[in-house]
Amino acid sequence: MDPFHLTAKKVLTLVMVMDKDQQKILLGYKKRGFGAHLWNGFGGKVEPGETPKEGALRELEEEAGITVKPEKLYKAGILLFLFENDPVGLETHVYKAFEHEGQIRECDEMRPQWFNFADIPFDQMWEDDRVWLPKLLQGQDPLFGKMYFKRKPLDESVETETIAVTAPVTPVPSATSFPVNVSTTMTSTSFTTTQPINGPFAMSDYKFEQNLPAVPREIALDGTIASFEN
Ligand SMILES: Nc1nc2c([nH]c(=O)n2[C@H]2C[C@H](O)[C@@H](COP(=O)(O)OP(=O)(O)OP(=O)(O)O)O2)c(=O)[nH]1
Repeated sequence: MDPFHLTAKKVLTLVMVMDKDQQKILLGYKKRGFGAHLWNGFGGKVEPGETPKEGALRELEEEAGITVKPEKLYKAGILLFLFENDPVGLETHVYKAFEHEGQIRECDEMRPQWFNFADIPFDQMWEDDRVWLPKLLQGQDPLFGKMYFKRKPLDESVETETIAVTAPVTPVPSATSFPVNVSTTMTSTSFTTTQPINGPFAMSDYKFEQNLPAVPREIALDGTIASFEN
């Protein structure tokens, strides 16, 4: 069985706001949820009844506090993220904008910050970004790509940030069947645990559609390309 066989897709959005004159890009530090502790553009799930573009504009406002006129939000491509042994792919509609309205503000999910094109923190971003974001910055879009992520071996996925969990923990009676190291940890009033920064996956491959279609297209479940609205 193909470990990257998909039976369903989630439709997501991702908005990259740029300042061409200053050669800067607005990224947000994701404080929680999927992709936590990584810098990224703004976006999320498209809600029922929304077009991807509407979803992109909504998420941009929710996460960065700014709006973009719909006609000034340009489709920059579609990236399909596939995870080993996960039958649900993430079809991410990528947009770009060069002007915005409103005041950029932090929310409980994202901390926005401008970065020079030359100082993009790729080592604190999704691994695939270093492949496609430079293309976007150089105007080589629209981009239609598939990014394949394999599960990391366990020992690698633990090289991470340490998060202190300060809540008191109820001591475990010594007569339980817990392994010794676990019961030892749990008798203290606090303990530390580790959480992967890049998650348990590592990018293993990527493919771009070479012959770019004249109009934006959608990547179907079987990998074929079909047309879609913007
Ligand atoms: N740059 C980049 N972005 C990615 C990758 N994979 C991936 O899902 N994203 C983006 C697409 C979305 O903007 C976001 C994930 O969407 P999400 O639905 O989990 O976001 P969220 O936590 O904000 O949830 P919500 O607001 O929709 O409830 O991360 C990737 O490999 N690179």
